Amino acid sequence: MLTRCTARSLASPARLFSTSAARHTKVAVLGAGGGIGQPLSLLLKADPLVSSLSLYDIRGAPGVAADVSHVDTPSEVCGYPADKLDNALDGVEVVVIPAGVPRKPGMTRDDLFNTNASIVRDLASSIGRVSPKAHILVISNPVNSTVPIVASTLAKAGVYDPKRVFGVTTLDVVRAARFTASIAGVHPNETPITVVGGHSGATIVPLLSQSVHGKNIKGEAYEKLVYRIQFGGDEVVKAKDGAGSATLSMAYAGAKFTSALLRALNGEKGVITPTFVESPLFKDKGIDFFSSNVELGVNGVERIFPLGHVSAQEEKLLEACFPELKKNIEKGRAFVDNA
Ligand SMILES: NC(=O)C1=CN([C@@H]2O[C@H](COP(=O)(O)OP(=O)(O)OC[C@H]3O[C@@H](n4cnc5c(N)ncnc54)[C@H](O)[C@@H]3O)[C@@H](O)[C@H]2O)C=CC1
Ligand SMILES: O=C([O-])CC(=O)C(=O)O
Repeated sequence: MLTRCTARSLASPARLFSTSAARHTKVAVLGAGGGIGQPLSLLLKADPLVSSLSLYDIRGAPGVAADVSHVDTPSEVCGYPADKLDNALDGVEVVVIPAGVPRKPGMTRDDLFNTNASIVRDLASSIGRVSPKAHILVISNPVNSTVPIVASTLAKAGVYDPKRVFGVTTLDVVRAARFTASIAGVHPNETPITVVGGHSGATIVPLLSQSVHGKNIKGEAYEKLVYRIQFGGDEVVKAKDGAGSATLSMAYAGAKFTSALLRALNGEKGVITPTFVESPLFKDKGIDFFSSNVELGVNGVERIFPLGHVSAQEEKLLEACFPELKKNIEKGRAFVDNA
């Protein structure tokens, strides 16, 4: 069953927003019925740069769409059931993917690979066929592997553009700012922290030495802060006690990154944020994907910034990050390349 909004959702953004000069965008959420997907869809409904929201899930997306569509912002919302993925992807410019299973206590993100790898591969394959120019924002874990899976799947189909595939690591950045601010006793806006590497445990490397407030945190407090940023996800998994992992803070982070990309696609300059992309920074170590500060632009990735000065402690964190990240990336690539 398709909701009645389909025809209107295909109307051009210019027709929907004829009074505004801004370029508005059709965005799809794949996995919209889930713990992240629902609040993320709500937050995207409130984003003024979204003209149309396409909500897809193998379960429950039409209901979520009907609910979210009543929010009094101008964007159109359509919900699509399991057999209508191609319709959901038609004409989309940005696709956000929170589809897949979350962790339970005792699991690592890599333990999700067996289930989520094929989900993400199949979704990427459909995106490559239906909307090959779409920007793809991957939330599904393990991000260190699912992003290479998307890249390899698109490459196989001959439509991969590294400027348009992003792993969403924004929750690490959000946590780092929040935790650092609470120690420093300041507003989180005053403690932006660049978090680099990947998105799991030791591969998450916060560059606290580059932060005005972060650099003053030393000794045991520093060790504890780094650990909390690296393992913040486990804190939530443990507290939810079998009911999943971070959903609300992730929806916030996912909407924050999507909004940054939409602003950049809309021509705003100087939009810079960490994200996990194909990166030249550590290719000499065999690491093809890495999160560092990236300037977003009208074509997606505009410029990848080097790490800048890092402390001796951060050097050590990077040394611990590299082998695990390399393994995760290779596992993702092999899943597609050796199939
Ligand atoms: N990147 C990050 O920082 C974070 C990533 N995550 C990851 O996000 C993913 C989703 O987490 P939750 O929303 O909590 O899980 P959830 O189980 O609540 O929701 C997942 C949704 O995906 C749907 N789904 C499954 N297969 C699908 C397919 N083939 N096509 C479309 N939809 C499909 C399910 O029906 C479900 O509604 C997990 O892999 C989790 O580990 C979670 C938090 C942070
Ligand atoms: O911990 C998890 O499994 C979910 C996640 O990626 C996070 O919260 O950072």
